[in-house]
Amino acid sequence: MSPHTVFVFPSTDALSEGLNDYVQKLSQQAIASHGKFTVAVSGGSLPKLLSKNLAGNSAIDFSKWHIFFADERCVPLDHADSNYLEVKHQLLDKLNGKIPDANVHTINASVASDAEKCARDYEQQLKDVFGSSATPEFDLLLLGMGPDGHTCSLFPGHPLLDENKRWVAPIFDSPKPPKERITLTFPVVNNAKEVAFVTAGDGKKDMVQMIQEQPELQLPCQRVQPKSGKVYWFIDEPAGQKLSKTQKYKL
Ligand SMILES: O=C1O[C@H](COP(=O)(O)O)[C@@H](O)[C@H](O)[C@H]1O
Repeated sequence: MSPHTVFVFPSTDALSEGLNDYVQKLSQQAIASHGKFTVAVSGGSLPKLLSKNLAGNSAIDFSKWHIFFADERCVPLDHADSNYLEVKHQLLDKLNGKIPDANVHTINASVASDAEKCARDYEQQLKDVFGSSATPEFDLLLLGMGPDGHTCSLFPGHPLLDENKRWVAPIFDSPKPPKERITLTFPVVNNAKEVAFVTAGDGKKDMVQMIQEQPELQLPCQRVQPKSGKVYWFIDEPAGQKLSKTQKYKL
């Protein structure tokens, strides 16, 4: 039914372990093939689930990582709403500088209050790492799923779902606060080599079921369809409890 592969774990601890193994494998493959690992991460609940095992993983060469943000709120980097701040607390601080500061691609704090300038600046940061001629091809996107089916800051019914030129776009009317944000757009999302959604808990069960079993809804998460076809869901049993027609895999 869904083109996405769904891994269901008995607990969030098991999910974090499975996710760690998956990220380790992709990171090693990318570094062996092109000398770096490019990854964009969401905010929300994802950083904590990601960092549990990853932060202590000595098999990964984090010095070769380039970490971007799949979306960011237009606030200062030390603001409680900043996705960067959450990733810093959950992961970067625990890695003790293993990812060089220059490879942590935050929004430019000097334009954080202006979503349009912030999006343009962030697109330039993508160009600096990936080049400007072709759409960036991330090795991995680690994405969250909001209870309304949004991912990145791409919300159901929003005109930004149809953005097909910009790589990074501003949003001024996010239905979830804060209103002003920037987000990767579908041209970039769907050009990634692999995408992993990470979501957990009873509060996500209805949306997980809708996304996997009602493709006609065309919710933002359902529109994540990279050319590679590699989209994986890492969920726990509470989030997957309403799935009835979906093949559930174990890792
Ligand atoms: O606002 C946002 O929400 C989504 C989902 O967050 P979650 O806490 O429900 O997992 C997140 O993926 C996105 O990065 C963030 O800006």
